[in-house]
Parts: sequence; C-alpha cells; structure tokens
Amino acid sequence: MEILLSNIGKKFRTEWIFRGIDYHFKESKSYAITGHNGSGKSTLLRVITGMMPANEGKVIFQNQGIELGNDETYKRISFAAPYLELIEEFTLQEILDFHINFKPLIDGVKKDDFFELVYLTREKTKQLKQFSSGMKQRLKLGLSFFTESDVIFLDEPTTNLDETGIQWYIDQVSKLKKSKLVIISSNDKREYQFCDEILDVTAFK
Ligand SMILES: Nc1ncnc2c1ncn2[C@@H]1O[C@H](COP(=O)(O)OP(=O)(O)OP(=O)(O)O)[C@@H](O)[C@H]1O
Repeated sequence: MEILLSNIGKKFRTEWIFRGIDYHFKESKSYAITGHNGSGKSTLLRVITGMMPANEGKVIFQNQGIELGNDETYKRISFAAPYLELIEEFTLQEILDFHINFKPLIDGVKKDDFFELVYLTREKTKQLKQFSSGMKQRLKLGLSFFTESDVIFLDEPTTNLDETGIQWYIDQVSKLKKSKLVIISSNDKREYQFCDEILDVTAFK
C-alpha cells in the first residue's frame, strides 16, 4: 500500500496551514511528519486519513498501482491519536470485541495475547472510564499495532506514556515498520528517530 499526495493544501478560514504538498509515502517505509507546535502536523494527518477534507489537491491510496476507494482504504488503515475518543462505558474486553468486528487481530495474536501485549491483563473487566490516561494511550496504540492494517498513522504516540511505555512503543513500532507503512506526526525525536524519511510540514507554508 502506498499513498500519494498531489498538491495538497488546507486552510482554516483564510489562513493556509500548508499548501502545495506533493509527496509519495512508499510501501513498508516509515515516515515522520515534523514541525513546531501549530505548524499543521495533526491537520495533515487528518487530511491524509480522510478525517478532514483538503481545500486543494488529492490524496490517493493505491495498492500495486491500483487506486483504492474510500471503503477499501478504511479497512486497511489504523489510526491512534490522543484526541480520538474511546467508548468509555465499555470494558477493555468489550472494546476489543467491538474493534475486532471491524479489524481482526493480526495472525498469531489471540484475545488473551492482546491483553498481555498492552500490559492490561488485570484490567479486562474494567470500564475504560476507570483507566488512567497512559493506560488508554497504550490501548489505542495496541489496537492499531495488533489488528490488521497495511498503514498505521500515529499522532503524538507517546503522549501520557511513562518511560516503560515509551520503550514498549519504540520496540513495537521498530518491529512493525518492517512490514507496514508507518506515518508518525510528532515533534519528539524519540517517537520517530527510527523513521526512514522526514516530511517537515513547515516547508509548505
Ligand atoms: N478545527 C480547526 N479550526 C480552526 N483552526 C484549526 C483547527 N484545527 C487546527 N487549527 C489550526 O491549524 C494550525 C495547525 O494545527 P495542528 O493541530 O495541525 O498543529 P500541530 O503541528 O499538530 O501542533 P502541535 O505540535 O501543537 O500538536 C494551528 O494554528 C491551529 O490553531
């Protein structure tokens, strides 16, 4: 799976956040979208994933040269971000069951393995509203790491994680990046230092 950005521009009211972005995200490579606070990293991620429309240009997802429609694209991408809400009334077990209706767990990972992989075995029957912010973030990352997708989008992935959580994140992404396209929006080097390429959004003001 690869993604082509063709002349992408986004503005809020009259202010252009970025403009004229042409870029090619290639299969099984990893990319960091960088830039200072407010430069437009999250906005670009939202535009690429289709959560927000661009004002100019086109985002094309393609597989072996064939353009994918929106329905197909959504099945193949995962997205974890601090601002994406979880259903807080669900227990951990319920949210996993809900999620795997749409995106099955990756080969070799069973439900119980998932709880272990995200270090939440004792929280299976706990409602998410009782989770700490770091536990929620680990769960969001886990849902994107361990369910089927070809592309993983991560926005500020280590938000609310402690040192152990950050190391866990680095270990997991380092493994995943060998087989998936990974795109990380961040201004924290530790979150993206292993990436193959950097797209600096400030270059497109
Ligand atoms: N929904 C919105 N409506 C209006 N302006 C917005 C909206 N979302 C973002 N902006 C503005 O767009 C600019 C880019 O915001 P964005 O959140 O993409 O930056 P960022 O690089 O991700 O920042 P940070 O590093 O602080 O997370 C900012 O000036 C922000 O105020």
